[in-house]
Amino acid sequence: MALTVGLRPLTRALLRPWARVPGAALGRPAAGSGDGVRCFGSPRVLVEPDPAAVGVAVMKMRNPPVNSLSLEFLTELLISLEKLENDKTFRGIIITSDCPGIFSAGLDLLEMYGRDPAHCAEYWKAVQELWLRVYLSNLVVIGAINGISPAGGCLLSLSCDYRVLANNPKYAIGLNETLLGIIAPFWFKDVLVNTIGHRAAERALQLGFLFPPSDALQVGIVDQVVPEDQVQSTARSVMAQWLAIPDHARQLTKNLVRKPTADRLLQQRDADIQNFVRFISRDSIQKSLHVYLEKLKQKKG
Ligand SMILES: CCC/C=C/C(=O)SCCNC(=O)CCNC(=O)[C@H](O)C(C)(C)COP(=O)([O-])OP(=O)([O-])OC[C@H]1O[C@@H](n2cnc3c(N)ncnc32)[C@H](O)[C@@H]1OP(=O)([O-])[O-]
Repeated sequence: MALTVGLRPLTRALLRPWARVPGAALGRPAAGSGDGVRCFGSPRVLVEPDPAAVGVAVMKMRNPPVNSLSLEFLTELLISLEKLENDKTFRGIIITSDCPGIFSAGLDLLEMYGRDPAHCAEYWKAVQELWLRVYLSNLVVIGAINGISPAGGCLLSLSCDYRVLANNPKYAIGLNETLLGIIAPFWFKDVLVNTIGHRAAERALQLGFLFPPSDALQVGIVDQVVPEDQVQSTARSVMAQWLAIPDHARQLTKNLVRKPTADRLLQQRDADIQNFVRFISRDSIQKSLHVYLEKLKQKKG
């Protein structure tokens, strides 16, 4: 049975594939920034030009307590990314977190638990859109991963061109969906396979590995592990290296490498949404999510 995806007007306008968001073309000078510095404010996404690097924006995620990717947060991220993509003064973005110790806890479980199919469909479309936008961005995207980064947080990291992880034993990164009793969709899996190879991904996905920093570096799920206080400066140095390449050559090459993976989803977005809604609506899956959410609560004591 075909699923009708009912979207709210804002999300509908925003989430048309590659739609341009009306009025989102240019950042305005931040209030009080008399020097004309561009800042794209939104409650959960702070975007400001890197004062030390021309053409580079730093995007800080601040959706406390854990930067879970709720529909509202995804929408704000998408709007900010759209603005940056359209603003020719920017050539690169550093994505990082403003929530201490947490890069992103991944998809917001409350957007998938106890929700009706139309909501789940709208949510999944936004998740797809975020991935496509980051993965295929014309900008250089560097992840400055300053906290734990499971599941959807890992996908966001994997979609960057380069990942710098803080060397803190409390942090870990990976696609841990099986630990929740759910399954990483094929495009999450594809990006992991592309990054760490088939055999390592096969183990990591089935066992729901969350790699601590040294293992993350060894398996290649991140490109560099540095002391926590050097994450931002390292991301900036790496950015300079990437920006030394002419944009057109780098962008076309990125597209060449990434397009086949993105196309697999683009060719079946609606079917993927329907699959997700069918899957997440199953009683057994809702039960697993319930158990996992209870565990998170109990852990808090
Ligand atoms: C098929 C689809 C593919 C799925 C992909 C995914 O990404 S699935 C996602 C896979 N993600 C995971 O498996 C990560 C699950 N999360 C964690 O393991 C831990 O929260 C932590 C290690 C990120 C932070 O530990 P910490 O001790 O610093 O913090 P804390 O644990 O005390 O949490 C604070 C509050 O946030 C809440 N909350 C947390 N996460 C989520 C969430 N994703 N969503 C919603 N809410 C979430 C938590 O319940 C609590 O709420 P309360 O009681 O205040 O109302």
